[in-house]
Amino acid sequence: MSAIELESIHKVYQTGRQSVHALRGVTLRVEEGQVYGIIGQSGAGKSTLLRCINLLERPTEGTVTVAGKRLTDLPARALQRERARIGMIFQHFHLLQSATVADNVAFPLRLAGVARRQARARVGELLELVGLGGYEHKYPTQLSGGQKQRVAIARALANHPSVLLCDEATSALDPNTTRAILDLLLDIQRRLGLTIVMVTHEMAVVQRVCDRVAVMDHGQVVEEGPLTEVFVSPRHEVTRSLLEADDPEPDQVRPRSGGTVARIVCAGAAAEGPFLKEAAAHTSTQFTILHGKVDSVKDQPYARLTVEWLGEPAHVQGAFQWLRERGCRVDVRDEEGWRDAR
Ligand SMILES: Nc1ncnc2c1ncn2[C@@H]1O[C@H](COP(=O)(O)OP(=O)(O)OP(=O)(O)O)[C@@H](O)[C@H]1O
Repeated sequence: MSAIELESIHKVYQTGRQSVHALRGVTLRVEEGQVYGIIGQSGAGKSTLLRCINLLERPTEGTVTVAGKRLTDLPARALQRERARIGMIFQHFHLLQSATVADNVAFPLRLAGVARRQARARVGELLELVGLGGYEHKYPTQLSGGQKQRVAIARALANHPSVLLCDEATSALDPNTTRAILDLLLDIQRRLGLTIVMVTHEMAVVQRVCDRVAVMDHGQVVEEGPLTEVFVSPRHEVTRSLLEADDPEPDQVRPRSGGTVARIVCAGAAAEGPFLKEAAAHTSTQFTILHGKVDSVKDQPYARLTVEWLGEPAHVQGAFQWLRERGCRVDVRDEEGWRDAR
């Protein structure tokens, strides 16, 4: 049983005489314990899709099943009960400004009818979990953005959800705080066995934490797959441009010695060790790195490098072939842009 199953979801917003077809037949499965990313340009329908998972937005058509329960078929009371098992956090935290940290976290517990003393103990536990032990009596205005999001996370986890939905949860935070919040989410996910679905427009966020990713464009999922696959071999133009935007190539990246400019992308075992050097040594060629980065996708090494490759044309092709056989993607740049060089 998948944690979340969305089947042929359509959403049409009606505003006056105008209608916006925000989702156009989205079918998606998220497995239990996965961190699942939904990415896409602004207006692609990401937030709408996320809000359809807990029926904050009701789909115009299609079915939503969470933890085996078909939410779109449930009557209001039963739906409310199931919704309490789906936590959600937002870009701007949505905390009650006039309530203390403890009261903010206790809010969903009160709604669920949890006794006061039990709620107090649970709030203490949750604040410890998010690293805010001792902050019970502070007010949101006394907290930094990262601390506010920690309070929102504690509140979202209050009723032991099996699913946590994150809507641009780090978009209002600086890069260091973003990393800290993402690490906290990963830690919580591993400890509690949560399923997390996160919407973001930042590739760096997806890259750090997601296992799988769906790319949206104009209300449809245009690409879906394991993170490393999507990062190494993006199939759709939108995915390619999101990756490009995340790591723009400076204009001055030009061949300096008349060689072939190639982009080499790989992840996992293919990205370990001195693989460029080995490719060159095996083919009696040479290379210069013009631009790029070596880091990781989730826990896997990842490299995306623009190089200039030098040598006899047949030998250069041999080097690219050697890299492909190792599992790298190799694109060559000519006047028209990047193309698969095979
Ligand atoms: N409540 C609403 N009423 C009318 N139209 C809406 C509503 N919410 C979203 N839309 C429209 O639906 C489309 C998808 O919006 P959505 O917010 O889901 O996209 P998104 O990918 O999350 O974009 P962003 O990253 O900018 O938030 C857009 O055209 C948007 O204007």
